[in-house]
Amino acid sequence: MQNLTLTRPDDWHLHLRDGEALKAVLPHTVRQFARAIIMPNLKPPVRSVADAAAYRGRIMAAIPAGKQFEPLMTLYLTDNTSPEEIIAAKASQFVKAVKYYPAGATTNSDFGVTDIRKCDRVFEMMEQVDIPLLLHGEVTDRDVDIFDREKVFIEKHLIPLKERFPNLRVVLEHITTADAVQFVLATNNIAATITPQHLLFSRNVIFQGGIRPHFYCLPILKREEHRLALLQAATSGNPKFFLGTDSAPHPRNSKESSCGCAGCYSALHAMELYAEAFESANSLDKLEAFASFYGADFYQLPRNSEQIALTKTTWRIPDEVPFPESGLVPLWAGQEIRWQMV
Ligand SMILES: NC(=O)N[C@@H](CC(=O)O)C(=O)O
Ligand SMILES: [Zn+2]
Ligand SMILES: [Zn+2]
Repeated sequence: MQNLTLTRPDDWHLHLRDGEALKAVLPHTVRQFARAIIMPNLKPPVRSVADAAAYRGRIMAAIPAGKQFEPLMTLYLTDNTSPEEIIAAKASQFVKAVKYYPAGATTNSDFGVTDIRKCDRVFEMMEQVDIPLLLHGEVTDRDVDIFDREKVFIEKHLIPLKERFPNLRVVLEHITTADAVQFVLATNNIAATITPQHLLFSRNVIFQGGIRPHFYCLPILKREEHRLALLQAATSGNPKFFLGTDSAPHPRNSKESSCGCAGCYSALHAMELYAEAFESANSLDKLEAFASFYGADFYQLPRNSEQIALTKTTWRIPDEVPFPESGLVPLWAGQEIRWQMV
């Protein structure tokens, strides 16, 4: 196969940041995707419908002239989010989901929830008005091994949450383990996003010949057996698994540091990376539904009607793209890959 034509995809998990950073990265997403679920972990986070409206306005203003893109906004859940804010979110039309970060789990999560049960009144309202809950599904206990934090989150928090709110629609974001795949398959009203890095790499890549901070993201890459389980899930044609890049730009100097930030930048070449992963599993025929159908169906939005095309041409991922402070290193910088956006 030399050419691949797909319905224009959407990115169901994306960090755009703000200000000059937003202006630097948004064109990369817009080139490929029609819509994206925009993560609310700004400093300070997007906590109210008013915050989301203002942030949405800044994103719209940064869309390159003549291009179409729809940012789908989310609210950042805190210990103080009120059920009334959920009603307002549903009524807004542009807020599509609410995002849960355990306090301290990841980049800009200091405002996150300290105990998930504190939010039960909010979850009850979310279940009632039917607005999805998006989870950064990791525990933050320092005594839990970093490679087990997703599995322990599922056992300790997610299973009880689904028992309390069986009709709450949940997306377990950026899943990284066979345990998460199993749980999603076995449970009603839950779906999962999968990133390109978790389909392409196991944790070995972080330590190949030295420490490689541009492969460090959260949840951290896992063993090869987990990567294979994710690749199997993504290419299975099951609508519970869909595309979410978790593209998370950080300037080079805050990644290449004695305490480097978590996050991989994939918005530059997301579809090309996913094509590489799907081709490795002989499943390019499954890419369109994963990238363009199942997420829209889960969010109860129409599928896109335009198309994009990829062509089989080897090209080299650039070492860096422009970004405020110190440039931005894309995921797998310097590597040759086989598919290119037309
Ligand atoms: N994935 C990451 O490693 N980082 C994300 C936060 C997140 O999605 O957890 C970021 O905002 O930088
Ligand atoms: Zn996360
Ligand atoms: Zn993320």
